[in-house]
Amino acid sequence: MKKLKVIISGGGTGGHIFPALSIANELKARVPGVEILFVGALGKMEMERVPAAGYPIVGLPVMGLPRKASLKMFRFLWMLYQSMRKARKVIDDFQPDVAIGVGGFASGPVLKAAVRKGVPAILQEQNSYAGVTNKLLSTKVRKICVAYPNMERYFPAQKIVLTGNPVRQNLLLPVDKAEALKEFGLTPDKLVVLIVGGSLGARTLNEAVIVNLELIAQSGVQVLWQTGKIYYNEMLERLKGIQPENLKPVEFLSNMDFAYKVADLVISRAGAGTISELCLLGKPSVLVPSPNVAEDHQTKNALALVENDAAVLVKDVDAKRELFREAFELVKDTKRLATLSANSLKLARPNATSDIVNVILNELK
Ligand SMILES: CC(=O)N[C@H]1[C@@H](OP(=O)(O)OP(=O)(O)OC[C@H]2O[C@@H](n3ccc(=O)[nH]c3=O)[C@H](O)[C@@H]2O)O[C@H](CO)[C@@H](O)[C@@H]1O
Repeated sequence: MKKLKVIISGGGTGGHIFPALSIANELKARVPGVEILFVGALGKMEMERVPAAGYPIVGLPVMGLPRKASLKMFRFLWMLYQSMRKARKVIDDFQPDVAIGVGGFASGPVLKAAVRKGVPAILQEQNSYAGVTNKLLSTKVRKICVAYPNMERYFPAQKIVLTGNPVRQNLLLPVDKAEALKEFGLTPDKLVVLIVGGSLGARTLNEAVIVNLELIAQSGVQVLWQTGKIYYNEMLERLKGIQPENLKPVEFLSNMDFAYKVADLVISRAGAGTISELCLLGKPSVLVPSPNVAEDHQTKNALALVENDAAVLVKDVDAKRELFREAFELVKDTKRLATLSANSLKLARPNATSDIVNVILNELK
């Protein structure tokens, strides 16, 4: 029998890469011998993370659309032309049976090339809003798997399937809490607040930590703080000589299952992937949506929880002043934590990955 060949394209941040890997793993588990090729953007996070997860990846030379008209526009158009050519070559050489776009730089050229060759294409949109590339592609693809209702605002209604976002399967495996606490140098006798600024770290959350060191030191709570790779050294520098003992900075959490396990409360940006994880695990959270994303979509992501009493929202502008006061009060209120946890579990879509793979396989029948 002919082997199934699948191209998965996109990336840029963890928010696109991790769902892509979940889809790949589920396909591998369900379709013996499936051949999966990733296509990402050269220099972006996927070029490391995808091979580390055991899949081959081809990189396209792409850059984001410049926000203002400038000379950068010529460079952008040239790169786009180059990546369109390379995408067409990848499709010709690999001959996929289906192409899946998960959003991010490489998705556009690859899905466009696939559709031109008559390859069925499917999109997975993680957010409650659709970016330009996905809107343009939506008329050409067969199906669009989404995680939020009302996406007819952006996509043809008959193509939309509400599946939820794929979440890495390993997050659901049992974790030994004592081992996890030890891993981060935390003790079992104190509550833990976890701070995550999305896959890249968040400047606002980091600044909020720095201006609240005294409050943190006096809180009686342990704080596990993901700074993000690019901010890590700067943060260590600023902590020199004044780092409270109960504050544990880390660059990146490669074991989120451990981090979620130890956390009594999570302070986080409101990226779609993180939100899906918080719901799946029923983790109470204080969300600080990033104001630097298109159409303020993180606020919309966060409101999906807040409106169901499943999380608390603190605005980016208020973070330095309010975030830790609010979080330390909340983490000690076990009744409120239980309510937030129960309500977030109700919003989880634990079958998202297998539902998406069903959509993919159905298109091949
Ligand atoms: C600034 C920006 O453009 N953010 C977007 C990006 O977010 P971003 O890439 O931050 O993505 P998400 O919040 O969706 O997902 C982050 C993922 O990284 C993992 N993680 C995070 C930190 C860490 O130390 N270790 C780790 O493994 C989380 O568990 C999660 O699986 O894509 C999301 C999904 O399209 C969007 O909703 C966000 O608005």
